[in-house]
Amino acid sequence: MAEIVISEFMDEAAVADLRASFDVLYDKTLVDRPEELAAAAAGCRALIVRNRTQVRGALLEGARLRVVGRLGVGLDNIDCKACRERGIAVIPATGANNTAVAEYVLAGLLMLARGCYCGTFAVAAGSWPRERMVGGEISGKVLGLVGFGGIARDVALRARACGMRVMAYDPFLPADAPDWEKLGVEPVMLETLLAEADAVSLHVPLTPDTRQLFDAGRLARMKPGAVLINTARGGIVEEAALADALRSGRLAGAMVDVFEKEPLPAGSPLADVPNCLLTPHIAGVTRESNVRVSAVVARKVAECLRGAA
Ligand SMILES: O=C(O)C(=O)COP(=O)(O)O
Repeated sequence: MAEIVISEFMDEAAVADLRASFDVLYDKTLVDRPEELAAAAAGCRALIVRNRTQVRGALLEGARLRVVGRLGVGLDNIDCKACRERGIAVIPATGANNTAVAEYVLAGLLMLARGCYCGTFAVAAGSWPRERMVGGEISGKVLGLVGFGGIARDVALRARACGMRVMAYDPFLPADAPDWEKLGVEPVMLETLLAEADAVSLHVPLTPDTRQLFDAGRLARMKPGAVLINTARGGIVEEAALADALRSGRLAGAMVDVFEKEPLPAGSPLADVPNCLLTPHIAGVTRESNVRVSAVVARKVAECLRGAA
């Protein structure tokens, strides 16, 4: 029986490293077969997952797990309280996908401002819509970051380099913390951010406090013509209200990587909103970040198993 079960995709080199010392079951389709996954997990000592595997309930009951390795940073798919109670360590890949998300957000800011990057079909079809494709610049505009952890700081660095003014709301970070000044970011209340930001990017985990943080009311208090980028978690934004705000033109655009339900169910209100760019929960995953995330989780899970042996 495998000591380590990996239920979603992981960099092959990191899997090979683990195989050199442990009996590993690596099947990236296991996430879609919960009963088989539960059976495999029941006998293993380490489980390695991405965001889709639900580590809770039956999967934890009866398991003799020592450690859950998380190939990412969001922990909303893991019952961390149950893990704590059972003495199971939870190891996220903190910091290892920051660059991937920060570059995605920067691209989103530029694409939403400029629009013309989506002109390929029109131009290939022979039209020449120059006036319609006159967009805006991000230089001189205000970026509002909701949450000011590691990823948001990497976004701020890039946005500042592009000439943006950056403000952030983070109730957990004191206003005299050195990073505000170091990165040239203004600490603000959420209402100030909503009123002043031309672009808002979300960088908070999904918790009971952040669920539906961007509901119809808060979306309505965003600056008219602002854009929203969500690489955090779908449950933070009320999707139907976002679709309404985009259709009415109250918000100028959105780029959404994460959804309340993934994959996007048929009939989602966001499915056919013209000024809304959709991507499949990929902001944090590049070839490079996958290597980093996988290596750090493999190393820490191995250390944990050796320590517990
Ligand atoms: O780091 C995170 O929380 C992410 O959502 C990244 O995606 P992943 O689950 O690692 O494929």
